[in-house]
Amino acid sequence: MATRTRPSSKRCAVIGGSGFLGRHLLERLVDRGYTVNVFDIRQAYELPGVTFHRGDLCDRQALLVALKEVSIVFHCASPAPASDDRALFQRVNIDGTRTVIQACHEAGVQKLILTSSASVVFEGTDIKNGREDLPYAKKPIDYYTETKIQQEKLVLEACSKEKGFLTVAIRPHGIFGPRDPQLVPILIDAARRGKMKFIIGDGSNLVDFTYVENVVHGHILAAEHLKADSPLCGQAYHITNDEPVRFWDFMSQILEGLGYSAPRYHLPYTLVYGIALLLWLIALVLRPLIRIKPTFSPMRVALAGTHHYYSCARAKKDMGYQPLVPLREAIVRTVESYPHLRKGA
Ligand SMILES: NC(=O)C1=CN([C@@H]2O[C@H](COP(=O)(O)OP(=O)(O)OC[C@H]3O[C@@H](n4cnc5c(N)ncnc54)[C@H](OP(=O)(O)O)[C@@H]3O)[C@@H](O)[C@H]2O)C=CC1
Ligand SMILES: CC(C)=CCC[C@@H](C)[C@H]1CC[C@H]2C3=C(CC[C@]12C)[C@@]1(C)CCC(=O)C[C@@H]1CC3
Repeated sequence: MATRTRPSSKRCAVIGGSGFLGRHLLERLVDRGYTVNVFDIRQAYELPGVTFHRGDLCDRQALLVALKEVSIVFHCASPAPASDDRALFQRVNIDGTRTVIQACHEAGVQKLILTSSASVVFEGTDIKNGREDLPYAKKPIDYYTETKIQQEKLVLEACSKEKGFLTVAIRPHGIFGPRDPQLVPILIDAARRGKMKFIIGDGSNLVDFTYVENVVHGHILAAEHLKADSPLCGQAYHITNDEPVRFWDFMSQILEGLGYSAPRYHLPYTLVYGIALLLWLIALVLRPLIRIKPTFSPMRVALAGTHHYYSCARAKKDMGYQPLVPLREAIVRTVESYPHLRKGA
């Protein structure tokens, strides 16, 4: 077992720090004077003031080295939702999170901030201004969400004022911004393949998209407000841009900003969902022979065709959260950060 040394309150670790959110988070932490250890399965870059530890978060011994003298741990590692690999999600998000909690105890970490997801309450049907007291999804839309639910429960249940180990979960929704490998690249790939001509449903469904810097702000506020006498202990908090937007208007603004046409023709939601379900079943049956990944998974169709936006009232009340970057400005910054995805580039 590692020897416990007194952790410094300005020394933290970011598990998943090579990823999209993790890297933005640690850049902001460094600006704010924190000393940061990164723990990730891959090292994507080098940064002054940051120490990298490469390893799998399921490996407790490797984690213990990165958590030495650390007082705050941000856990924002997960396999990508698109991987759709049940065993991997179970191993990393559930078993791995247990290992993270155990390693935090052994290393004397005082605070654990988990990046959860607002999707833990989403079952593929409308959610309007959802609060944190909505029940967890009984039928989660995919394995990723199923394991994010278990992960959040594990972290919140581990909160113990008696043991001096405090936990909180941040539930962002639809994170976007510079260097995001998912939202804009998936969208532009679909446009380049001529698949962005149609709007699923009547196009009026409202969704939260959250600029990455606002998500980072929510995490840091949570870490700094998490104290034994604060209401944050063992709680989950929605962090969004607090400006629900029509899903298809948001997509159109990104597309047009990068020189592509916005979708114009409407298709009935139930028809597209039915086709997506059929394709998914065919892919499942053929899996032993060939691996097909349809662009239109039932999960993606549900995300594109239903209302799903969440209230941030709890985060505003308990930690004074307000988004720092409004949606319009966030879209401009994001579009400018992808010159290589511009039409004709
Ligand atoms: N992006 C979004 O819209 C949303 C994200 N979230 C949550 O936010 C968090 C961060 O997401 P995001 O930044 O987009 O994801 P990324 O995939 O960009 O970052 C996750 C990082 O964790 C690493 N990782 C994966 N498995 C392990 C492991 N076993 N041990 C150590 N490191 C590992 C990944 O490496 P590799 O790339 O090699 O797998 C990657 O570097 C996740 O928990 C996600 O569930 C919640 C809501 C919305
Ligand atoms: C709000 C939220 C949770 C967003 C998360 C990001 C992704 C799930 C979306 C990013 C690009 C989106 C997209 C589609 C579905 C949802 C995304 C993958 C489509 C596949 C929906 C059907 C289409 O017509 C094409 C879309 C491409 C972009």
